[in-house]
Amino acid sequence: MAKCSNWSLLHAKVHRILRSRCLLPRHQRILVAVSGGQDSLCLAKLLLDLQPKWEWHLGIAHCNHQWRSDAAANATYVSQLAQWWNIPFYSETTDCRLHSEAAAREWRYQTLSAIAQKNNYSHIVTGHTASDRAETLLYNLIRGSGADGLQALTWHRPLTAEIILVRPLLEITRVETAQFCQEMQLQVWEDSTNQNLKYARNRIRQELLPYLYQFNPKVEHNLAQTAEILQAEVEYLESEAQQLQQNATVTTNEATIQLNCLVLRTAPLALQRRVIRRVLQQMLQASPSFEHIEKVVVLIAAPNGSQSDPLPGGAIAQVKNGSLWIYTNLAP
Ligand SMILES: Nc1ncnc2c1ncn2[C@@H]1O[C@H](COP(=O)(O)OP(=O)(O)OP(=O)(O)O)[C@@H](O)[C@H]1O
Repeated sequence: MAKCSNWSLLHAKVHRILRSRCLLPRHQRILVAVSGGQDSLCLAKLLLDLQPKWEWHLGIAHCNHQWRSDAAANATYVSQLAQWWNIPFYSETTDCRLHSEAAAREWRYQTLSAIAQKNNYSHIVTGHTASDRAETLLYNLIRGSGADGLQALTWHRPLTAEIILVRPLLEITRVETAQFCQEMQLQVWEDSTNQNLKYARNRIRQELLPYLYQFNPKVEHNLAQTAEILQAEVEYLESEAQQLQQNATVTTNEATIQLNCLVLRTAPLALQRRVIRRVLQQMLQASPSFEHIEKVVVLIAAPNGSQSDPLPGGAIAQVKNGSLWIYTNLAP
């Protein structure tokens, strides 16, 4: 493999990942989301160094959540880096108070998408790492998630019809990004909120993972690998569930669905649950709980005349003439 002489092992590793996974095609316009922390700085510098090989058009975007007293200085620091690297820079500052991490994240992705759309970027990249993946898996496991939540951070997902979010560092750990920034003499902007133990994420990072490390020093790597394995399994199960749903659907409209119980009964429980979850999600326009799904799944094998307790929004599931019917409150 021909490469520039100043490439490190990490450059080679990320180059290999980008190539084997076809994450960021040549000549694309790529917007790098840079907070100023070690992961996104590492990402921006890696892409900058790989840029001559891939001929991308890079831009840097920073979102100012106005959460910390040093937020404006942080934004200025990122803009100076972009200027130093001769890359177009975009930044936005929120004009309303963001009360939670979830609200901040939502605003950030909306803002990044708007910047990308306006400036014709096809891809947005973030510095999520294998360490983030391990933490997200633990966080979702504790909150009570199925395999879908445990796959924790995918390599890519569409943000809009034209813009794809890509996470090229999912096989790189936080230790590696810190080491890289040090080697490249990149000054990292420390986020003081990362130390605040009132956030569950920070406690997982600073207390739970170091504790688990005593059981297995490879815990972070193993959890990230589990997420990777689950990702492929979830993809497979979802495509099977989609097929089963199609085969089982007799009639459907926005208020009612009729599913053939005989067809559903031939499928394994894992697929029955997925089909019912998909149907309830579509009909109720909300995520059904495990209990709601189970209430409907038991009806697949139940005799004619059986009926569920009311589901969210007053919806009802019922068995009639060998079919499972689900009615929303829109049904006549
Ligand atoms: N203020 C910001 N401006 C631009 N990009 C940001 C900002 N904050 C985070 N990012 C991007 O998001 C990545 C992940 O950051 P962080 O782990 O803090 O976010 P998060 O809230 O956990 O996000 P997610 O829910 O998407 O995992 C960073 O590596 C960076 O690419």
